[in-house]
Amino acid sequence: MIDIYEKINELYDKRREVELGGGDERIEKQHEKGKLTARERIELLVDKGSFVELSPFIEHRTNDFGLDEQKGPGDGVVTGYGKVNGRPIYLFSQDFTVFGGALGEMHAKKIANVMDLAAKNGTPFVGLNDSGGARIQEGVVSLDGYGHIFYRNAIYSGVIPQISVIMGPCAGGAVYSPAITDFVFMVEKTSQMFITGPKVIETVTGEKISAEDLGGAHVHNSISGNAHFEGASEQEVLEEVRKLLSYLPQNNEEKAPRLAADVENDYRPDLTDVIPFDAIRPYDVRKVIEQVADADSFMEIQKNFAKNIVVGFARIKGETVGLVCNQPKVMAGGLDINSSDKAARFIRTCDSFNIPIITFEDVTGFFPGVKQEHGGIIRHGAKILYAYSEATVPKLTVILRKAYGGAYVALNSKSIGADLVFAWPNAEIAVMGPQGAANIIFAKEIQNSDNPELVRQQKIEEYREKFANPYVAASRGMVDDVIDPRETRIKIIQALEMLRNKKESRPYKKHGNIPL
Ligand SMILES: CCC(=O)SCCNC(=O)CCNC(=O)[C@H](O)C(C)(C)COP(=O)(O)OP(=O)(O)OC[C@H]1O[C@@H](n2cnc3c(N)ncnc32)[C@H](O)[C@@H]1OP(=O)(O)O
Repeated sequence: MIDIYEKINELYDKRREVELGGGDERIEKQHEKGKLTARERIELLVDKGSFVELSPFIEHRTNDFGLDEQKGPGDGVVTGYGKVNGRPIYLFSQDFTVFGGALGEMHAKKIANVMDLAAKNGTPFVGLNDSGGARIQEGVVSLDGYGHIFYRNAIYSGVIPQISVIMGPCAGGAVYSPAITDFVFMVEKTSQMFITGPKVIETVTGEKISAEDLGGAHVHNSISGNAHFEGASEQEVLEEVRKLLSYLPQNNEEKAPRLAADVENDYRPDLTDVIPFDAIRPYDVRKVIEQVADADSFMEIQKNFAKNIVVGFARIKGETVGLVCNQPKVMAGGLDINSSDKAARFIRTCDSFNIPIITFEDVTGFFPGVKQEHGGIIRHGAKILYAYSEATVPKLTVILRKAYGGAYVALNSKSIGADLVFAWPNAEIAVMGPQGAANIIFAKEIQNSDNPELVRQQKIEEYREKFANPYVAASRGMVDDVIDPRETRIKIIQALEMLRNKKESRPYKKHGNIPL
């Protein structure tokens, strides 16, 4: 007679079969490529023993092109929930050993289901992507499946943090899900993203390129800006995902977790040595961040893309903050198309998830040039203005040195909603640098003088005296205080505390229309 124990044994047999995915041979092939399996990745991502699988017995229901004779355990994707640093997340992990992780109708349904659960429970969502794209045998239903995922990526954007990890191929329309998510991680040498692969490109345009050179981790982290992080191994990348989650709240109605505040002295005497007094000499703004943020707390985002601006999360007295900083060591810290996009996107990410934004400003202006103008710097630069203006989280600016022209306005000036603006005593806040200004407004005087060079220098000094300091702006309330650089961390800690319960609302609208 059949009893319950027999049924339980049958259940475990079935589970084992599902857990084997595409079988030992394909698992070996996956390992040979330097890739882990879907389940090995989950083990690395979540806290030990916390993963709970959902819908393991789902199978496809397609009979075309021989699929009726092929089983696909779990339909090529493992879904469920687990914990990271003790906090819940929902996830999917595509199983390349089953139909190359290709996405069919039921595969998509599993992913959409965990996305809905993540949104309903106000919980971050992480997708581990390793897939040949739309399952070719299933035709349009697989395309429809992508649509259901993209739709959820879009409507849950700004509600729960969404993270994509690319751990293998990600081709065709499939790339649009990661593109909508908040953060994209890639693994060097084993992950690629592209709309059309090398073969199609060669056929259509005649260009020859390898998959890695077309859409590898390095390309998307340094050239296209489609990815935010890259790592040398899957282990390293998944550890970084865990770290990133520690800076984020679970959803848009919560604040990020606060770590215990340290008791260190917040006075920073070394800050006077970090920035050259000579306004045209470069320096690395990360050195300012090192001094102001809690020790080793800075997690830079898009480190290798648009290096003229540095953005990332850090902690100040244990509180997560978003940092937006000009980088004078690259392009003199000027803003161009890519840095505008990078900054605006990050500002909106912080605002979505209640993370205060701190801006360290040392900017010569928007970058001049035909390429920039024709590339749409007006539209792209406007994104920064728009993003700061719409953000309602606490917003602080520290003017470290130069703040010129439109870039001064755009980088969280008081006029576009900064809660507090501090300036160091060496700050120069002006329409443009003294050289440029003197050459324009005193052009005739310089030209007509007996010693044009001497007069030019005198006029430059005159302009510098009058406007290239923080006190004119401070006298009109555009700068709240001129501060001792060594007290920068103290001033920021006090400001964050003062703004902790900040509430700001905006006029009702369906949504804004940010220039894209
Ligand atoms: C939303 C619109 C879209 O997604 S359009 C994009 C459609 N997809 C593509 O054009 C990619 C097709 N696949 C490939 O080019 C290669 O399989 C890639 C992904 C580069 C991986 O190559 P490689 O590592 O050598 O593996 P492989 O070719 O041996 O594939 C492993 C098994 O997976 C299968 N597979 C792969 N892709 C699909 C797919 N899209 N639909 C159905 N099955 C797919 C392969 O047939 C192969 O199966 P098997 O192990 O031989 O049984």
